[in-house]
Amino acid sequence: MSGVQPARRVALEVIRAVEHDDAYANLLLPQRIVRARLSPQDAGLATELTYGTLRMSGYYDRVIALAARRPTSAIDPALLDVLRLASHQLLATRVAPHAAVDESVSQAREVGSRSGTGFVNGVLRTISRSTPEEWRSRVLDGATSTDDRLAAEYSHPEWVVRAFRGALAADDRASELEALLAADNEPARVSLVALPGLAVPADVPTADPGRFSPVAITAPSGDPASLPLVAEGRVRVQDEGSQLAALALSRVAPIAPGERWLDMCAGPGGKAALLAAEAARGGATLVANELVPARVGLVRKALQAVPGGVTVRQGDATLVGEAEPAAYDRILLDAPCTGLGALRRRPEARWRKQPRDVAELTGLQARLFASALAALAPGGTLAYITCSPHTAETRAVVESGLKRWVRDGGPEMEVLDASATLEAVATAPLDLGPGPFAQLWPHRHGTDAMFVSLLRKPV
Ligand SMILES: C[S@@+](CC[C@H](N)C(=O)[O-])C[C@H]1O[C@@H](n2cnc3c(N)ncnc32)[C@H](O)[C@@H]1O
Repeated sequence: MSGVQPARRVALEVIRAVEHDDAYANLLLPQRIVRARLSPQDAGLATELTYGTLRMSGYYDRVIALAARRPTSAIDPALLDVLRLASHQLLATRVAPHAAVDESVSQAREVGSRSGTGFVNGVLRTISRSTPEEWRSRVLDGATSTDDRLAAEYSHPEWVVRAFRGALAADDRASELEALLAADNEPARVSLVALPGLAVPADVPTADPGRFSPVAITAPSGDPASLPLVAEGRVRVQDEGSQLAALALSRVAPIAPGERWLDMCAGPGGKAALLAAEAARGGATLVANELVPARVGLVRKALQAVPGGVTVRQGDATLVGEAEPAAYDRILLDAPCTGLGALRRRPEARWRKQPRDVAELTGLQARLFASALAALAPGGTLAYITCSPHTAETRAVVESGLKRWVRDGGPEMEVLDASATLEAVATAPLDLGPGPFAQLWPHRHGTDAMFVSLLRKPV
């Protein structure tokens, strides 16, 4: 084995598994870090290299194609992974260029042929002869349209750029597209939630409160899993946007003892844990439903610290409305979605999603929405939320779903002001766009781009 630095070795392993075995970097990388026994410093470097390379690979591919004078589709995929990782080091880190080139050539030798080694060496020497700014100008000079330029500069697929433009316009924020795209390339802050009744933010020493959520803690440095309260399940890792979305439902009105709550799509259980803790404090009960059996297990685990009053079950939530009409006082529909609002935390996700996924998901979202309305008791409230800002998955589902509901004989629903509810829940002004729907944004709030709508059934 060559002397490739362990952090680079781990980064390349994970990048290859993501590219060729459909692995998820956020799940695989921590395992590989433990297996390689990386020091905390090397673990930080491996994370930066892996996430940075995967996020920016669209941009790096354009640089590599220019330097190699051929499209990346004509490059051996194993060598392309090495070139992407090396490009990240050369263009976006302070790693010494000779170290980046030499170690990358060693990595190319391990994964490819002898001729491949020479090719990698040549391409990387070409890249290292120009500054990052010079490469940026060359790449942007080659852009064919405004959207292609944004796609290149911020390393997003062009269809995602267009989807974000539409979502921002619908929230009166058309001028913020570049800020949003840039925010997706920044590492996400790790937030914790102190489950109400089980912990308070002050229980975690040396930690700061969150920015907006009253139950949030900004994670102290180090591995959150090593905190005893996290091990006990009383404090959990959770984005502040997800916390606010769950609290929008639990705090939209005082809880009447005996209320029945339903989390229709609960896996892996983050919001269910927060809802369950809120329900327990108000004397309500929660049913946490999930379709995928393996994820039902995760929901059970997430709820382990919460006292009784929670039922976890496996089932298809599109059937709930018919099976249990008018049964629940509060329903959370955290719909399966493209996840385009959480690209900061899932570095490869932007390249995996396709426009056809949107079409498939909106059909499912519409069926779940109709089922939720039917399962809602008179006077009950539904929170339809997504971790995507794509308007086809957010306001279009709600608006067309409400029309269909009334056309099919359902009573006119009251659309509550979700923005006002979130402002009332938050500890600092969120400065949300015009209601009634609320849209959180990575570049404004430092959260995932959660969409929240609240609908009340007449009594
Ligand atoms: C966005 S995730 C929910 C995240 C969860 N609320 C949390 O905070 O941890 C959507 C979930 O819906 C589940 N799902 C998909 N189709 C479903 C269906 N027909 N019925 C119930 N759950 C479904 C998926 O397996 C996935 O776990």
